[in-house]
Amino acid sequence: MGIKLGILGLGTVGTGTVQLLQDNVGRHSLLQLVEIHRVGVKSLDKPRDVTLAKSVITTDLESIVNDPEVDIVVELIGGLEPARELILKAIQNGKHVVTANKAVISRFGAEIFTLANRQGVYVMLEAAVGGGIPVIQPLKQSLSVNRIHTVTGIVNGTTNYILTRMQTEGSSFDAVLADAQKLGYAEADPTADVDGWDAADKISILASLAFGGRINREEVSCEGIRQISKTDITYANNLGFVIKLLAIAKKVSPTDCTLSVRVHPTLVPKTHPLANINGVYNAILVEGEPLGQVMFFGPGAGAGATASAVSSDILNLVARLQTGQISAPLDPLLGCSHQDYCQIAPQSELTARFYTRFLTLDQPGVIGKLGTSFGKHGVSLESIVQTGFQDKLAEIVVVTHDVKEGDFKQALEEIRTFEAIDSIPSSLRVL
Ligand SMILES: NC(=O)C1=CN([C@@H]2O[C@H](COP(=O)(O)OP(=O)(O)OC[C@H]3O[C@@H](n4cnc5c(N)ncnc54)[C@H](OP(=O)(O)O)[C@@H]3O)[C@@H](O)[C@H]2O)C=CC1
Ligand SMILES: N[C@@H](CC=O)C(=O)O
Ligand code: NA
Repeated sequence: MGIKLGILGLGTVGTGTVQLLQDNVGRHSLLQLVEIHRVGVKSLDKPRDVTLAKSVITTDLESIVNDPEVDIVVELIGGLEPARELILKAIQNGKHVVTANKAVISRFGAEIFTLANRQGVYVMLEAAVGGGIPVIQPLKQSLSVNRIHTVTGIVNGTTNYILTRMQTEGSSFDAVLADAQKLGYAEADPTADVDGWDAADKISILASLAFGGRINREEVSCEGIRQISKTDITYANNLGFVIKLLAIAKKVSPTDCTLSVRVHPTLVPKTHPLANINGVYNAILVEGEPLGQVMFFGPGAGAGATASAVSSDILNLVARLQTGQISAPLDPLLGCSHQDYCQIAPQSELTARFYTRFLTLDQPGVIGKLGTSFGKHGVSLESIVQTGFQDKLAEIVVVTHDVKEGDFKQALEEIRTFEAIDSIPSSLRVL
């Protein structure tokens, strides 16, 4: 029995997936059952890196999700609409879905999985987080016997590639972003990468699986890497850190199920396991009881790596379809059946260490004033040093101990009003 796929999208990931499925020798033998029945694209005239019969390709994506012959719809067009609507129609029509679309799943997961559970179909999403790294299935299965307390990840390949090259080659942000786009790592609109939204989508999905509840994507706080300058990378390096865009989901306290879920550039100690994850590589560090720490590492974006994850989901479904193991109720280790929302703590209540760089007039007493203001707001400092001059302005770098974010922000607001303060070019958290 052949299993018929309707693939929506033939861009970076769609092309990689078709290539993998067409070149199936030496891979799992069940892949030989897969038939690429229909492929949906936007433009029929675009040159393609794969050969498919003309009759297979169409611009009518609705006809694919409505095609009674299609068993599995593989959504690889990205974006919110029409991806959401097509996924819902496919489910409504009783088709299983494989998607790489973290933007849709993190925002519309409740709607999608509620319908999928009602229709008795699976929605698989291994490619949506960490590209080729198997992390969704391990969280659903092997790790789910643990009480997880923290998930910390480098989950965006584009920004890790940019930060790595800025760090190692001193390259400019714009030039490296253009390279990441050429390599097929970046989203169609790279703002989603650079401003941290893509990482926020991914940590919402990981948090939901790790902590067993739905996550309201709107409550995930998110800062991107636009403000990161070569100056900060150099100072961080001198202080023993590298700068990484981290996505973090953690229990606020061991006794409370409230979570902190956020994305921000972070100074990571060079000795930390995540400090050496470079280029397009991603890593996800999961900490729980009784397991301790486990880290998943691998290529986080790109055609081949992501196709591997997409095809592993297809394989999982093919195995079940072929052995007749798909019928309601769904296997709880393969489906998603969370009902309740996790409580997310407000950012101001959380504690963190901060690195902050000030440009000030070169006057006596400035460091004293900064120290007094921080002290007044209960912000304890680990170090405060004048590091040099930029033009005629003195540059002062402060590193705090763990402080309440709200208190730290209030201190910064006060300091900003001081006459001697020219600007605060950067303020970053320290892991
Ligand atoms: N690139 C990567 O490394 C990774 C991407 N992902 C996710 O995979 C998904 C696909 O990404 P990627 O392959 O990079 O995207 P691309 O932009 O390279 O490809 C998108 C494909 O979808 C088609 N398409 C888009 N909109 C429509 C529409 N409205 N109607 C018909 N066809 C449409 C395009 O058609 P046409 O070719 O005719 O323009 C194109 O073939 C996204 O959700 C992304 O977040 C996940 C992990 C890694
Ligand atoms: N744009 C994303 C692609 C994979 O999800 C990234 O850079 O990580
Ligand atoms: Na993955």
